[in-house]
Amino acid sequence: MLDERLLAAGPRPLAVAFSGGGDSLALLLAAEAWARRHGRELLALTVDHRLQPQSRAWTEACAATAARLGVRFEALAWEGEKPAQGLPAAARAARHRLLAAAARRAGARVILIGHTADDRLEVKAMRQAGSTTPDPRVWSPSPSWPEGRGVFLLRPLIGVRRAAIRRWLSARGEGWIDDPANDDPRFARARARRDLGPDAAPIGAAAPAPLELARHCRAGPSDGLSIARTALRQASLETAHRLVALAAVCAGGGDRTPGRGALDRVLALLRGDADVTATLAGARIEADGREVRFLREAGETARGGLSPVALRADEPAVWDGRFELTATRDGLEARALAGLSRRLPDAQRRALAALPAPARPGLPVVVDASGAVSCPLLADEGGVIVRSLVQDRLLAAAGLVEREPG
Ligand SMILES: Nc1ncnc2c1ncn2[C@@H]1O[C@H](COP(=O)(O)OP(=O)(O)OP(=O)(O)O)[C@@H](O)[C@H]1O
Repeated sequence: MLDERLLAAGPRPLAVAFSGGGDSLALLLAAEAWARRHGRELLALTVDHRLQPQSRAWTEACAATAARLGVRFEALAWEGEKPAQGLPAAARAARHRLLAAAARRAGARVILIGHTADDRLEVKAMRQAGSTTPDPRVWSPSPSWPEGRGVFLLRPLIGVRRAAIRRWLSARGEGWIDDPANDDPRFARARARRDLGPDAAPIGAAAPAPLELARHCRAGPSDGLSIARTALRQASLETAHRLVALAAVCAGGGDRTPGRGALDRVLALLRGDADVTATLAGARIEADGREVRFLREAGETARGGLSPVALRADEPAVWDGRFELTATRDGLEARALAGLSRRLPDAQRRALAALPAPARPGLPVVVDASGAVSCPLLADEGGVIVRSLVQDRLLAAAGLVEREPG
């Protein structure tokens, strides 16, 4: 599986999410052997959730294991207040955020994760009982946005039962950490684990088919996505659903998938004949007879979207979940164009007029300390490099990036 998904050579390190438990220890051992064969560097990442008194000692044990294997190691910590409700989901989100940010800092594009066939069976049981815990897939984009942009998760052990992994480790004389939370019946996960028999049949096919229709989505002239309306009408309902949901989330820049009801309503309109203007997941969706366009809904400012972001020299920053901006000097701030277009230089105002009117207010501008406004999409001046993240995000979410990016 590592051969299939990873580049055999290259300067980027491979990250391994290493909790010190048996699954991720087996993963680290296997990855280390593979990386050594291919001359790839590994980076073991351990998250201390600061939820258990022993967690510091666990992190130290992880550091010692990495040192024994000659693997670079970084400890990460989930600091700050912990929620009283929904702790497992909050811990998962924090863990993915920390892992993705650390992987990116190191230049890694893939994080290996130690989920097993047992995890899939447990999640299946939990989902049948109403949980929204995501089903771990063999390969998926990092769920953390924007920290995980361009980062993928690979779960090489997803087809292997936990008992087999433990036997393999014991035969090698390896020991591992057992987190008592795994057996704590207050957590749905622990109950699912307890109820899972050793003979439960593993679940097949860990990956949904890639959403090929997303290849037909074009990036707009400055932002957003568009697709031929006939393509949406001719696709199966399931495919059209997936496409509209993903395109709306990517064009909207957020990380919440739209609710089923709202999605059904918009999709019914899009598959009909009349022109459409609708809002979904922070995106404005417009359709005429020919085309469906997904743009950022600039009216979302009222709900805290499109907030200003301070830029620091040479540190890429993401604004509104859609654009990565890299400034060459300090003291600049990225904001929405809405309300500022009159302050653009004349040449930029003229260039702006060529863009679709509904797209304009949600575009980024950069404001300097003197109050001067410039849109980096319209001019190279202003000392800011800008890159839209929307289309790459869609392709990754659609399952169309199937290997480690170069
Ligand atoms: N504290 C941690 N530090 C680093 N990696 C971790 C940590 N906890 C879990 N992981 C990674 O996630 C994998 C799955 O761990 P575990 O089963 O404990 O999490 P989970 O609760 O099933 O995760 P999820 O909620 O994402 O399904 C581990 O094998 C490891 O690769």
